[in-house]
Amino acid sequence: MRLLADHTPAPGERWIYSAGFNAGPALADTGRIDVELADLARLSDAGARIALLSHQGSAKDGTARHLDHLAEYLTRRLGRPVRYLPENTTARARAAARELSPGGITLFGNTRLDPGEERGDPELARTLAGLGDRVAIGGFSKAHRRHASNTGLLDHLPGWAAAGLVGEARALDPWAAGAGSGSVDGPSVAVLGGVKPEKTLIGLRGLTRTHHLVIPGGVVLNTLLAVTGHRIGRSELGSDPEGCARVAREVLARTGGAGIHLPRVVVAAGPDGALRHLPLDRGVPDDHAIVDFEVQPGAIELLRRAGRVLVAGTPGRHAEGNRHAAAAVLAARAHAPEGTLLLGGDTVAELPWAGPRSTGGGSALQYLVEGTCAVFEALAANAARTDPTAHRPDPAPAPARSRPR
Ligand SMILES: Nc1ncnc2c1ncn2[C@@H]1O[C@H](COP(=O)(O)OP(=O)(O)O)[C@@H](O)[C@H]1O
Ligand SMILES: O=C(OP(=O)(O)O)[C@H](O)COP(=O)(O)O
Repeated sequence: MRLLADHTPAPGERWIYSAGFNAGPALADTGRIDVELADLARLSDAGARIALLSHQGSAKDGTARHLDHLAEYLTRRLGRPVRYLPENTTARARAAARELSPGGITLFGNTRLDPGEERGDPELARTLAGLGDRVAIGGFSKAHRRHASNTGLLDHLPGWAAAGLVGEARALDPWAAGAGSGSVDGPSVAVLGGVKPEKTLIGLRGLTRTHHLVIPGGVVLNTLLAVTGHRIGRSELGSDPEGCARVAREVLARTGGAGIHLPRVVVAAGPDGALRHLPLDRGVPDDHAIVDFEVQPGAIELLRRAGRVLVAGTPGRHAEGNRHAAAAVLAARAHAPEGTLLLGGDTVAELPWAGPRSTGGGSALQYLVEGTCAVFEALAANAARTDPTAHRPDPAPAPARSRPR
């Protein structure tokens, strides 16, 4: 694939920059934004004109919001104005992209306000492509998605991999199964949690093959308990309960449950929010939901001895104060922060951890398990198919140089 780092931008080039600023409105963790700043500054310094596109939230559950607060943050960090135009498919949006001044950056409307984004709608991709002549693909957190604003744009424009995208993948390489295993002592453990189906569909399926122990939490745990006949009350099963249950059954049939931690005691919240520590074998009452669990002493011991630990998804509803499992895992790793990698937006934002982290949750799991993601395949195909010299920039002078702060 073509790397943006190898490209010398010319003044006037019209870029679409596809980013993954999917961070909560409070910007509790800005890693997904900060990783794109150097490329944005480099393009802008060279006099390129940048139509910045990002996703946030989802049209499926109504969590997609406008991104004005991101424009403010980008303006501050880049030390130059970043305007927000809350649309991206209109004639006005295309005119605004055409009228960008050299070095100018406009953040266009959240791509996830349009349900076509997550469907990978080719018509939406074609319309978005009208915002520029070339596309820089950042946004590692959506690298596993075939959405209009990443792989979709690569169907229409010559594409380059942004440094953030490449850097995130390279940082994961040493964590892939078997990579550098000679230099890592001790067993490997993966903690899977959160709510997204990828934790089960990719994480549970893949990491039970490569890790000595998998500690399921969140929806992964609830699904495993449901398919093994435990009463789980109103526990969360996520957006793909059938798909996750099928994979959980497959994994249990293959492993017989060996190498998978099941707690003896779960923490369940009742209808009034009151928490109860319940022995698993007694089952969770119908009006309760599992929000956390107690990690078994044997697993704590393995975590202490492990050479590498992945944490993908919070094991419990951490933001609401359910921190037993997470606190036990992090305490067992306090002596080895460099051997403990946190993956994913909420995980990185919510867990108090200063060690290595990836901006990708599902994408990082896919990259670790399968060695690639949809955008890398699409970028490689795009490089083989498109001729970037066919797109001639409008001549325009370069602006004064400045650096990201
Ligand atoms: N048992 C549980 N029931 C419901 N939600 C949970 C449970 N455990 C964790 N969660 C929630 O999962 C969210 C993170 O899920 P996810 O998006 O999959 O993680 P990430 O963004 O790190 O990839 C957290 O905000 C947490 O509150
Ligand atoms: O937050 C994200 O991923 P993550 O929850 O797997 O860390 C990405 O922005 C991808 O979002 P999506 O899982 O709604 O496609």
